[in-house]
Amino acid sequence: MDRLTIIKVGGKVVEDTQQLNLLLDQFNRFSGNKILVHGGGNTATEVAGKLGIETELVDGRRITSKSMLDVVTMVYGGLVNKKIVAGLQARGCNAIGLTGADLNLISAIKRPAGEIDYGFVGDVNDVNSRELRLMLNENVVPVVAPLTHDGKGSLLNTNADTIAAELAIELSGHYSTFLFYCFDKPGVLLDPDDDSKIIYELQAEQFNDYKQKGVISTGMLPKLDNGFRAKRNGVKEVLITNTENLSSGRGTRLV
Ligand SMILES: Nc1ncnc2c1ncn2[C@@H]1O[C@H](COP(=O)(O)OP(=O)(O)O)[C@@H](O)[C@H]1O
Ligand SMILES: CC(=O)N[C@@H](CCC(=O)OP(=O)(O)O)C(=O)O
Repeated sequence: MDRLTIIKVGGKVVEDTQQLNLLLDQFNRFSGNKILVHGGGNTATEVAGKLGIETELVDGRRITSKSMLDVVTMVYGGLVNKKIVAGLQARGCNAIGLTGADLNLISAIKRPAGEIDYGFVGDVNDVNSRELRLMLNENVVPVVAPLTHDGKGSLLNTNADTIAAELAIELSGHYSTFLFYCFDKPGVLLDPDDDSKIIYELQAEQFNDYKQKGVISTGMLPKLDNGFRAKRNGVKEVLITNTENLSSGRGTRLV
């Protein structure tokens, strides 16, 4: 099987010009089949704030009202996605920016309101890998925004960590798939305020233990929930790291 590299880059990296340039340089150096999935949560929060729309996150997932859905559509599908595509084109990488609605790439079901009503948040229903494979075969590099659609005309907001895992799981039937979560810290840390305390290998049982103790929290929860699900479902390797260590493979490996 050919190798496929999927890199998910978080909001804090894409919002910092220097970090973004470094990331795009690194990403451009990966040879072979590759896909970039991006977040942009902080920019969405900032833009929403300017429009007087309050942000509420539960375990790293955004409660998405109709007006917040409009904001994330503009920010993720527009500003962030196109900035990345232009940056890759400038490096000679033939990128195409996509949401889940484009080419019916990722359809989702609006999460039913339970204890928490997340609003216009989508749980992935289906990934259309055929179109992705056609693009990869033509050396086109998909850049995927964290937006899905319900097939009835509505976009839905889906966590970018989830999008990356869903693409990786679906494509692992066709490629030997490596999934990298690239964020602002060098890995999963024993103390989120101390970058030297990297957990180099993490097992699912340890994750549950750290979660209960509060060592792992907030935005790290969707990353690890999704990372372990990918690992259980055919993805060859899942690494959590930062831009500086992307090419060296240093960081937290899920085992
Ligand atoms: N044990 C941990 N190790 C590293 N980061 C952690 C940990 N627990 C919580 N975090 C927090 O999770 C954040 C990453 O989540 P998030 O900001 O959603 O990432 P992304 O930029 O990929 O969207 C880190 O910046 C950190 O504040
Ligand atoms: C449902 C949900 O939580 N969606 C995320 C999508 C963006 C994202 O995941 O961005 P980061 O990777 O920068 O956190 C949100 O709106 O924050």
